[in-house]
Amino acid sequence: MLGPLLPVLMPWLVTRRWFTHERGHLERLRTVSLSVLEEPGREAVLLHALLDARHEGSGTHHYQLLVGLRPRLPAALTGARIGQAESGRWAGWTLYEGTEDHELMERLLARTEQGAGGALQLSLTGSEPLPSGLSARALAVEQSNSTVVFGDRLLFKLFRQPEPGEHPETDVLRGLTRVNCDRIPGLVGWMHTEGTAQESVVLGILEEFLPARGDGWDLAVRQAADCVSGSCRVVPALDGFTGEAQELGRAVAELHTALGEAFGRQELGPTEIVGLVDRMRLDLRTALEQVPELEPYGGRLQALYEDFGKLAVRGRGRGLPGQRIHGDLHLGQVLRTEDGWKVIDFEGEPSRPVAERRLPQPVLKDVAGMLRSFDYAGRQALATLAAEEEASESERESAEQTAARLRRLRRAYAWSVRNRRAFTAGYAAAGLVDPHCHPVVLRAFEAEKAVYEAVYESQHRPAWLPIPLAAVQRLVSGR
Ligand SMILES: Nc1ncnc2c1ncn2[C@@H]1O[C@H](COP(=O)(O)OP(=O)(O)O)[C@@H](O)[C@H]1O
Ligand SMILES: O=P(O)(O)O[C@H]1O[C@H](CO)[C@@H](O[C@H]2O[C@H](CO)[C@@H](O)[C@H](O)[C@H]2O)[C@H](O)[C@H]1O
Repeated sequence: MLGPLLPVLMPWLVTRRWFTHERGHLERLRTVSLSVLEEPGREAVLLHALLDARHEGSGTHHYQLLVGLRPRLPAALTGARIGQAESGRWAGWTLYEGTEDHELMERLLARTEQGAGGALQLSLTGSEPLPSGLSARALAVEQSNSTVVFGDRLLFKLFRQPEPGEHPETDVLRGLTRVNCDRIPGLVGWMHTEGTAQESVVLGILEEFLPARGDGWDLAVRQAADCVSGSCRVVPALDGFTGEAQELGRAVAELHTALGEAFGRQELGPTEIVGLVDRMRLDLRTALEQVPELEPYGGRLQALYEDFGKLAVRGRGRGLPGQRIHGDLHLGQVLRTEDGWKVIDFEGEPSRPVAERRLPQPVLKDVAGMLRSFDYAGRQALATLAAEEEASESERESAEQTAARLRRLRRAYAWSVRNRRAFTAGYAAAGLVDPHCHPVVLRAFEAEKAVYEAVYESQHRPAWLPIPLAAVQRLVSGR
């Protein structure tokens, strides 16, 4: 049934943010499963599809699609258009991104809750029914998955590259709920295919929607921009965001304590440490092939990783503690609510195999992720201001303009440094590890994250590539 639609879906799929680009081009799409949700008397049809995408000469990826079909597309859905079916049962109908259609999403939630979703099932954590009559809206944010909010009460996140077996995010949220961690949204349920826990595929999670002042990224960039464009020559030691950054450090430390309680802690022995360093080296090798701009730093990056490995193996008597961590922590993964900072998105690094994401790791990996994010926020603030300036300035920069530009550069750097320090201090005050005491470990993980970011930016936002590259340069030169 999906066959005639695949040629329409293929060119659209490769332009999705959540599509993984391989070296070989996308050769073939294969339907793994298809569910059709339609209702008598209603024109719109929802197709749920699991597809295998085969790339010429390299890997296969699994994708989940929610495709809407209508004979005529209403104006409100024009932006969601995928294309027109040429043949088959829906010849002449328009295909579009199904998560954008509130009617279809409301229908999906209601049908699966009633057990009428066919192969699509919804398991709820509690015994209470879901609140009824909630209207759906898709979240228009750049992300690895797709999110639909129901009445500002519930949030449904659809995993775009689902795999069979328990999903790391349901697993983590359940564990954290068990130990009463209040730094996370409550897990309400999860949508999955039929079969045992090992066979079935978790398609998405339903969680509590957290009303927030904003996410850490937006708040930090806004505040950094205010600070960078401010008129003061000396940046005050305590200002706008540092209090928030310190609180954030505390929140992440509490999260780590709860993760340790829920999933246990263990000392990483030489075998695990060697395994960790080998993975870092392997990723670096792949990154060097994908991002030629990293090439001049390859040897020195490897040396940073090896320094960490040697130190960790030597110091095993004192122990390198490992535990379940967040795995992809950055300012966009934290929300500032009335009850303080909450942490979201426990999927781990989506590009890693699920089994690897479950391995115990040093908590400093998460700390390094957040430190990188403060660097990003300072630079993004600078870029925003520079773009505004460029739009209003003449071609040649005057001496005064040069001085102003350098002043902004210094301020942006100072903003990042101050907030990195505040975050680390907050973490040290509430955590089991004081990051100040582990500079070699922290530097290696920051470098690893910056390499990951360089690959990410080169694939998704090439204009941002200078941010991680500058960090790599700074880290390898010991600054
Ligand atoms: N529980 C929640 N409450 C409110 N907003 C949320 C919640 N979870 C996620 N969000 C919003 O959705 C966005 C994407 O969520 P996230 O889990 O990071 O998705 P992805 O895995 O695709 O990166 C976040 O940046 C945040 O703005
Ligand atoms: O989609 P995810 O949230 O799972 O994470 C991916 O995308 C992030 C960007 O949206 C990317 O984060 C990088 O950019 C952020 C600013 O946009 C910055 O705060 C982070 O520090 C930086 O790593 C993340 O790496 C990627 O996995």
